[in-house]
Amino acid sequence: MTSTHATAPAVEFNSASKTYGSVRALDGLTVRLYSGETVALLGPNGAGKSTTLDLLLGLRNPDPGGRVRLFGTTPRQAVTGGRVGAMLQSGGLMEGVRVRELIELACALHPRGYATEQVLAEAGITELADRMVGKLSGGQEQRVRFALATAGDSDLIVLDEPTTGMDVTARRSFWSAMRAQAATGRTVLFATHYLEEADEVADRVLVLHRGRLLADGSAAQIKAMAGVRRVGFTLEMVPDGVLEAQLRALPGVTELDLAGAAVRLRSTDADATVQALYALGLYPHGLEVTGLGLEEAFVTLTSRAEETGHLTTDDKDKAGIK
Ligand SMILES: Nc1ncnc2c1ncn2[C@@H]1O[C@H](COP(=O)(O)OP(=O)(O)OP(=O)(O)O)[C@@H](O)[C@H]1O
Repeated sequence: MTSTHATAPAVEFNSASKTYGSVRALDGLTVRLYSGETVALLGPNGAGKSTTLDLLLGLRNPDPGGRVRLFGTTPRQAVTGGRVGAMLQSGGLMEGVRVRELIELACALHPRGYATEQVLAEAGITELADRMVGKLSGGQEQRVRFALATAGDSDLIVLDEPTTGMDVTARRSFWSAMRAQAATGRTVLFATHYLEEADEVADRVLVLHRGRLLADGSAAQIKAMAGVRRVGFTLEMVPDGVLEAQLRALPGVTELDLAGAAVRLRSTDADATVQALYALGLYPHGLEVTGLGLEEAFVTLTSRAEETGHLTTDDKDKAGIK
């Protein structure tokens, strides 16, 4: 995906670090994003997501020795040239105006601004156009922020926790508006704590942990990196006494949940677990082996990194990541 692009990457971080006093918020981030990619930025609290976005938008500078470029220029040049639309968590909206007036202003200020009605419609907020900004609910405010980020023909859209405060319906319609933006070939980068959104929407997932890039791949690759599978089955004729200890001792088993004859476990080697089960003369019914969801994979990877300080080559091999 990355080697065939002739033009400058939409986003390029080169050994970018950011230190606040004794806190290293970002630690040598090197990554490139390309046109048309929809990229989710994940990480536990304090991992460096907002710092990454601040550097990307030129709101802060990286420490000496690191570099951030957007479309081959400085972030400031890209932002003032109208190539970037951003929706940040912080910063109040102008309160004493109507939504339409606020969007009109954003369209007028953008070097390649769209028509106000089009922006309202595409962000799905036409019905909010005559409302006072100061009277909007949290979720409605978020949708107005999105409209501001898409007020002009930007090549890169940056969204920090875009769906915080939105209900299920608003989130759904938000992502459908966002997908429409991505379908026009824009690069979309969003930070989120909702992993199911990353799984559904992003074609690339970056996992930050303590300011470092822990994983970079598709959601499927990140799940494979966790290397753990869920195994579920029921047992007939459960022998007395020793069963739980026997199940725990099966190769690969990391967690076990036994409810009567129903067994659920997690294994780092599901094939070996199941074979050993048969070898013990325990015959599973309704056997199901499934991969982890992105959320579980994320928790597994970040806690593993917490324990070891990094991921092993083996983790990356499992996912086919270089
Ligand atoms: N202006 C600042 N001054 C001092 N420390 C800061 C500053 N901004 C961020 N930090 C610290 O840098 C680290 C990374 O913070 P950052 O906000 O980038 O993380 P995050 O991944 O966005 O977290 P969250 O998910 O909680 O929003 C944290 O330890 C944070 O306390």
